[in-house]
Amino acid sequence: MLVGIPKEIKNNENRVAITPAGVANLVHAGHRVFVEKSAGVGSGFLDDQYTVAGAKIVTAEEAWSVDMVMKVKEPLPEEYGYFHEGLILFTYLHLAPEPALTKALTDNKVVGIAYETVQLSNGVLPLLVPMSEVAGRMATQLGAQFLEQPHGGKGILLGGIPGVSRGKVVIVGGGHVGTNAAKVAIGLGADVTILDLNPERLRQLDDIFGHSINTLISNPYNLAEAVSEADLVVGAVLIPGAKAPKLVTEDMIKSMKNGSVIIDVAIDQGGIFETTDRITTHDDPTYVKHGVVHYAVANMPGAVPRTSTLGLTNCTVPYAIQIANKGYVKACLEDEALLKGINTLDGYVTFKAVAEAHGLEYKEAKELLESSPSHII
Ligand SMILES: NC(=O)C1=CN([C@@H]2O[C@H](COP(=O)(O)OP(=O)(O)OC[C@H]3O[C@@H](n4cnc5c(N)ncnc54)[C@H](O)[C@@H]3O)[C@@H](O)[C@H]2O)C=CC1
Ligand SMILES: CC(=O)C(=O)O
Repeated sequence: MLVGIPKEIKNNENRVAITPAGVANLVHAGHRVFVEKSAGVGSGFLDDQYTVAGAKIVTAEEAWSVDMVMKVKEPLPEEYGYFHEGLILFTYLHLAPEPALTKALTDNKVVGIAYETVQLSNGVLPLLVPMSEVAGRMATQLGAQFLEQPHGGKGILLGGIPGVSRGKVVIVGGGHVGTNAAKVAIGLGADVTILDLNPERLRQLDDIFGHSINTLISNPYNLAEAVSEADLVVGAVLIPGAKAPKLVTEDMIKSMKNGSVIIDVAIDQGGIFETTDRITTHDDPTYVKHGVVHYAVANMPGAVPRTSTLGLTNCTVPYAIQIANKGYVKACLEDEALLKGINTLDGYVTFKAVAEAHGLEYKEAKELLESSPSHII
C-alpha cells in the first residue's frame, strides 16, 4: 500500500502522523511511504531521517495522492480538495461538531477512520488516551499560568503558601484528561474536586488519589456549587464520538469570580461550557467572558509536539500497519476496535452519534464492509 503523510496545517500544529521509526516499520512490511517536505520538522524529525528510513519526500499533493493518508488533526477546508473516492483517511476527525467536513468526506466517498472512536472491548479509546494524557497535564499547567495577573487571571498561586489558602481546581469528567489534570493539580498543592457521572469511576479515583481529592457525583446542582467556588475549571467530559453536552451553563459562569479560568479541553467535541462558543488557537488562546478567562484550543498537544508525536504514533502506527497489510476491509472486519473507528464509508456516515448530530442517514460499517467486493472475493 502507498501511505501518505501530509504536513499539518492547523494553527501551531507541529505534530506529525509518523516518525522515522514508523516509516521503517511500514517499509519493512512491504509498503511505500510518501512524507510531505518538512512534515516532521516541528517534532524534531528532519526529511533526511525519513529518507534514511525509506520514505520519499514529496509535495502536499503527492502526499494526498495515495491509498491511505495518515494525519494528526482533522482536515481543514483547504485540504478537502485532495479527497478522492476510496481514500483511507486515518486521523482525528471529531465529526460531530463538523458538518462541512462530514459532507466533504461522504460526498467524496472517503473511508474516514477516526482515531478518537477506535474503541477496545473494555471501552478504552487507545488512540485518544495518549493525547488526553498530554492535554490533561497541560490543562492544569495552563490554568495555573492564566491565573497569573499578567495573563488576565485573578492573581493566585494554585498551591498557596503557608498562611494563605490554596486555589480551587474543579475537574468535570474524571477520565484520562481529568485524571491527568488532577495529577498535576495535586502536585502543585491545589484543592482538587473531580465530578463524574459514573460512581464507579469516582470510586476508582478515590482509590488512586485518596484524600488528595474531593469527588462529587455530576449533576447540575453539584456542578453549579463547585463551579461558583472554583478558581480553575477543567472541562474533561466525553461521550465517545458525540457532541459534548453543554453542562456548565452561562449562569454558572456568571457566578464565578472575576479572573477565574476555564480550560475547555472537550472543545474538540464542541465543548462543555455554554460560553465556549468558539474554538481558540495557540496564537490567541484565550478570551474573557463575564470576567472569566476562557481557553478553548482544540489541538492542545500541538504545543508540545515532540512528546505528543512520540506518544501518539506509539499507538497509531501498529493499527496503520494492520490496515496497510490487510486492506481496510479485512483489517476492520477482523478487529472490532478498528471497526468502531470507521465514521464514513461508501458515502455514508457509519458512526451513529455523528449521523444523529447532523440529521444524516446512518449505515452500519460492518454491513457495508461485508458487502464490499474485496470481502466477497
Ligand atoms: N483540546 C484538545 O486538544 C484535546 C481534547 N481532548 C478531549 O478531551 C475530552 C475528554 O477525553 P478523555 O478524558 O480521554 O475521555 P474519557 O472517556 O477518558 O473520560 C470522559 C469522562 O467523562 C465522564 N462523563 C460523561 N458524562 C459526564 C457528565 N455529564 N458529567 C461528568 N462526567 C461525565 C465519563 O464518565 C468519563 O469518565 C474528549 O472530548 C477528548 O477528545 C483530548 C485530547 C486533546
Ligand atoms: C485529541 C485531539 O483533539 C488532539 O490531540 O488534538
